[in-house]
Amino acid sequence: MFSGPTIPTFVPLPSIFHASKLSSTFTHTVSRSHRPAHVVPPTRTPITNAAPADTISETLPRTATSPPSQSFDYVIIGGGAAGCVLANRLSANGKTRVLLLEAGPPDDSFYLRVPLGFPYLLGSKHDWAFVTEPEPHLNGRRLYFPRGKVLGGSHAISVMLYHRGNAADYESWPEGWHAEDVLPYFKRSEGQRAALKQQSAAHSCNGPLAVDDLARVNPMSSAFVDAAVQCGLQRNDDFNDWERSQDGVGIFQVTQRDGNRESPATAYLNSIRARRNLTVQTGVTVERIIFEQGNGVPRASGVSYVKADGNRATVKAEKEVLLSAGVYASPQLLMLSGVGPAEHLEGMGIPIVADVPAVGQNLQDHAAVMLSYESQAPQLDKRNSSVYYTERTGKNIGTILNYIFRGKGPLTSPMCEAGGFVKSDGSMGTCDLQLRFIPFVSEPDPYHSLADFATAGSYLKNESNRPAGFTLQSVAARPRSRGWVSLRSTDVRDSVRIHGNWMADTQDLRTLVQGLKLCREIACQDALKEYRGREAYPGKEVVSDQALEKYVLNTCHTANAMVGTCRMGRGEDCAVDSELRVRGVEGLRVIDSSVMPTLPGGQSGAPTMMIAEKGADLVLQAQQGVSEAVSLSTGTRQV
Ligand SMILES: Cc1cc2nc3c(=O)[nH]c(=O)nc-3n(C[C@H](O)[C@H](O)[C@H](O)COP(=O)(O)OP(=O)(O)OC[C@H]3O[C@@H](n4cnc5c(N)ncnc54)[C@H](O)[C@@H]3O)c2cc1C
Repeated sequence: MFSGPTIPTFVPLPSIFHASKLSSTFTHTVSRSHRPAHVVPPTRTPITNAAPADTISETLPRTATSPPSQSFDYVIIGGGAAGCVLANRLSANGKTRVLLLEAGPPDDSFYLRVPLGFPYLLGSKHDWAFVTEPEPHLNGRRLYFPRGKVLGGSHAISVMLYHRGNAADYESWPEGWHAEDVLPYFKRSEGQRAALKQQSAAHSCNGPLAVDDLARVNPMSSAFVDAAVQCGLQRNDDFNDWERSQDGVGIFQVTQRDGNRESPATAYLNSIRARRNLTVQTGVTVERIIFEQGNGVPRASGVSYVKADGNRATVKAEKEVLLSAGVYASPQLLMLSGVGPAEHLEGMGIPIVADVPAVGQNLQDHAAVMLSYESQAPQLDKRNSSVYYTERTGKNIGTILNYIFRGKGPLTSPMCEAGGFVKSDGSMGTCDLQLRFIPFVSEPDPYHSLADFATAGSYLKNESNRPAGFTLQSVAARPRSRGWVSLRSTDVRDSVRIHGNWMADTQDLRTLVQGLKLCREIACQDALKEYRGREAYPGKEVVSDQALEKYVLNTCHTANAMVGTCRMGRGEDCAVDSELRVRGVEGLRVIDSSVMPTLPGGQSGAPTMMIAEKGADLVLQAQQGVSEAVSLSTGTRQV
């Protein structure tokens, strides 16, 4: 982070796409396995970038925690999608003292900028690389769940698709979070750069988050859209306009600025480096929220964290602690601090601060499954494959210069460029299926192979074996299965136990089977004929519902939209109220993707930033009066 220009630093050509740049392992523990050498960028007062958490010693000394050396008005835990938004909005008056604590390093890697660098981030030092417990409905498979460990969070390693879901998604959310309430916050965040969409009332060009059309569309992605239309689906050129149906297929918009990845850190932090009242500290792992006994109700008064040298420190929050550590670490930190299901905490020997049974429950994610075709001349015909550009043209000087100086060309591709939303059954009210088109042949479970790639360097690097072709991915866009997380130990470095519980609701399985059938129909249309050879996965012999179900259970993987583990709303099944305040305590809110009661149909990054935009207003309104809230229409502070 704070590495300066948006255009990435030039990297010696041969090393740009070299898999050996990755760290060597993929593990479910927090920091023990990633210990890359890390360069701490120059700092500017008052922003301090400590050495990375990755360097926390394996034998972390259990030093006594010193009394709080510093105090701030707000302490934000986690510099991800939500944390970056909060840091910006809460420090906007130049006076309120805000501290942002992030476990990962600054976002200064080239791979974080170049969109086609995405696969190189998986399994790298920027990925927590979580693994689930054996999944009971998936033949005991353990799934790999990537999550960002870097300033900008998971969105800094994302596929960059810009989705809001549709208006109906928010009707089941609590009062104050319905479509008409949240749309202004989506727009406050959005800096729309595509001329046509700038003219639409659904969009705004004033927000910090750059959203744009793709700088280049792969001809195969366009052919997919044509094929889907030939199959009877309608064309949709704006999935985020709630005045229209979400149904249909088209080219996705992305969070990019001039062909570079736009992350929450580049969008919300780069422009406010000069603010002296904001301190951003990377490489520090928060391990506890500290509570004081207030008027009979425990009050969050600060946090304890582990520094790179293994020593602990505490910091005081005069007004509130804001927990934005994401879908796994937010419930983990609540539980480690004594807020969670009493029985579970007692079992772990953790003193109970508040019995909140909902903490860790309600985990949701987009399950996905692949249908792949090799091209007719698999080894020769690599004209349009992303793999081709990554393997060959990605090392080509012309392509690299085109990207660096013009923000154009294949290196700007997020890999998944086109797709759509479909009802797998006409009787459904909203689309249960998201389609995605990927211009190369993917393995059935790419996340399994990407993890292999991270450890063995065997994926995109392997140019001789990977044939050209294309893949259609079906995603359960509004999944019904619910999982949960629980503590593995009382050490923050041990990730939570993740029970995805995928396919617990058989409707999700039906959706994905229908998705495979529809994808096959689309793939067989004339528009894709030029590119279509043999069906590589699941294979043309896999036809019956039973065989397709088996394929889904054996190969489904994440589409990276985990949410819900600190559900907001009323009642026992919610961890925070509709103002995002944690039940049973004071001075503590959760503001991130974990508060979503249900997963909007589409990716979860933009909804998370919307939540943080609104969350910032809730914080300011509660503590400083409405006049301090940021104007919805302009994004500027009213005084
Ligand atoms: C591979 C991948 C692809 C994705 N693709 C898309 C996409 O195309 N479009 C889209 O909209 N969304 C996408 N997403 C999802 C999106 O990025 C997330 O929904 C969003 O980032 C969630 O925001 P968050 O603030 O809740 O958590 P995060 O962004 O994950 O941020 C949490 C932060 O907290 C830090 N942290 C954790 N524990 C601690 C601790 N103890 N102390 C200090 N800091 C801590 C983490 O390092 C992290 O930086 C993708 C995600 C992934 C992983």
